[in-house]
Amino acid sequence: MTDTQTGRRNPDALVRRAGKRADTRQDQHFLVDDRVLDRIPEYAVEAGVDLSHVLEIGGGPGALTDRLLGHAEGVTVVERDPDFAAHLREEFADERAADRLTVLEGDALDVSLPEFTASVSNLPYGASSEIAFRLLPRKRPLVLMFQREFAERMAAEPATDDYGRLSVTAGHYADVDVVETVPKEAFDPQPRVTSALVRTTPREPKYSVPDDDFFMGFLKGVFTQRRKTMRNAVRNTAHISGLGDPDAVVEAADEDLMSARAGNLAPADFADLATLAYEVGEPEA
Ligand SMILES: C[S@@+](CC[C@H](N)C(=O)[O-])C[C@H]1O[C@@H](n2cnc3c(N)ncnc32)[C@H](O)[C@@H]1O
Repeated sequence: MTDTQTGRRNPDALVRRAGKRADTRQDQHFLVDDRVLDRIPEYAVEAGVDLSHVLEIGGGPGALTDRLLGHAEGVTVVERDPDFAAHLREEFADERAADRLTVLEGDALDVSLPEFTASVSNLPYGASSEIAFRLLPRKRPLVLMFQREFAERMAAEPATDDYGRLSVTAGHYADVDVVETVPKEAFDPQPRVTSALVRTTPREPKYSVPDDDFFMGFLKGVFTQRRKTMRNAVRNTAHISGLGDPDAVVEAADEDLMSARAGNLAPADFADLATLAYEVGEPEA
């Protein structure tokens, strides 16, 4: 049932029709502010993003899904809660019949994600990292709602407290903009934290890496021991980065890079080191 003036479904009415209390342990904080809901897809439109097939992770009662259907030819929504998945199927039965909406019931970390031209989502914050690391290597534009501190880490520069694996990965695949801070009042139930919307614009990585999966594993390893020198971090975390011969990497690498800590190296340094590690460190096949 749409509001006759705006042609959009009312977010509070969607929550009522879903007929279910939000479970905050499942990150169920629903957007109920119409102005914020309208702006989210606009951030993609103003950047010229191809919205022909949008992936939404965490559909909930469907207020953002409804806005996305106003812009996209097709939307695939992934929702883990079976009650909300059933509600989305029923609420958007017309769009489903017209093949414009697909509802995938399941965990966004496990389901096989379809091809998409962009992802626009108000994410479950408990799974932000895993979802970001899953989406960034797909090299598609993203407009995603995160906890504000997470968004700041994503956009952080080297040698700052916020800089880490997330910043290097995001900066490697995309330009990252924090486009809006969103107050708690925009949600029901309200989260304890302030939120922020991030838009990423993919580009060809500035620095080539031999293999995306290896690169991600290498970053995960060295940032697990971010307070140690790279020399020790490379040696101690070989089981995470998948290196059969970490000593060969330490010996072949530049002395200064090995004496530095991960938080002080630039994204280009990680790309160089990962390339070297891939060549001489006997990575697992
Ligand atoms: C913050 S709410 C957003 C709901 C809706 N898009 C909105 O903006 O109001 C997050 C949604 O993600 C769902 N969810 C939580 N963890 C999930 C996961 N691992 N995979 C898929 N959906 C998940 C929750 O059930 C909830 O509906």
